[in-house]
Amino acid sequence: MASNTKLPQDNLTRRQYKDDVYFMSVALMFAKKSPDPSTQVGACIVNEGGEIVGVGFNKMPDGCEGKFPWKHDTEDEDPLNTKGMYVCHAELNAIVNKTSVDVKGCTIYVTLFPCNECAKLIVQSGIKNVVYLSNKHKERNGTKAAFRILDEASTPKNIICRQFESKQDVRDLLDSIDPFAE
Ligand SMILES: Nc1ccn([C@H]2C[C@H](O)[C@@H](COP(=O)(O)O)O2)c(=O)n1
Repeated sequence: MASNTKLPQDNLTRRQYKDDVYFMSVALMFAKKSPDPSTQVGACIVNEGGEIVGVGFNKMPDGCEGKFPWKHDTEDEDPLNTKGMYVCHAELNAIVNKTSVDVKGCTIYVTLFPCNECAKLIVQSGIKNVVYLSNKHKERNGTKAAFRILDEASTPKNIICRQFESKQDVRDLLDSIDPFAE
């Protein structure tokens, strides 16, 4: 990826670092709402003022819950019998669910590296920063295409895409939450 798109973790200010931990934790919490039996993804969009303006998780289209299969494309040779044809990705839902006029200049925190379709949405919506946790599908063509889209768009649109590297801080933050505290 072009050098101006890779922001090394140690280049973050302390405020940015704490925000990363907090907002990736929010994305992880929303991933827990996903009904996908194999991969739960969450996304959290934050504006330049540090306010959350969109959240989402991967799910079937509204009103279609239980109507389409959660089978993976390796489980059925007919694509129409697999989830890929129907599921709404977390990033799509976070953008659609936006509470602001637009998401231009925002940062999207997503628990899994975007696919090519989500990369298109991210670029076209004006999101400037992509912070992702896992890249477990990096060998897929959709992920490779997403990487190319974000890389090619990065220079003219100043998009920065970086991996979140503070997993232990997320665990510490979530462990520090005591629902029984008065
Ligand atoms: N950036 C992404 C990538 C994938 N998803 C969703 C789409 C599916 O529900 C699931 C991937 O399923 P798998 O192939 O791992 O069984 O994750 C998303 O929301 N955002």
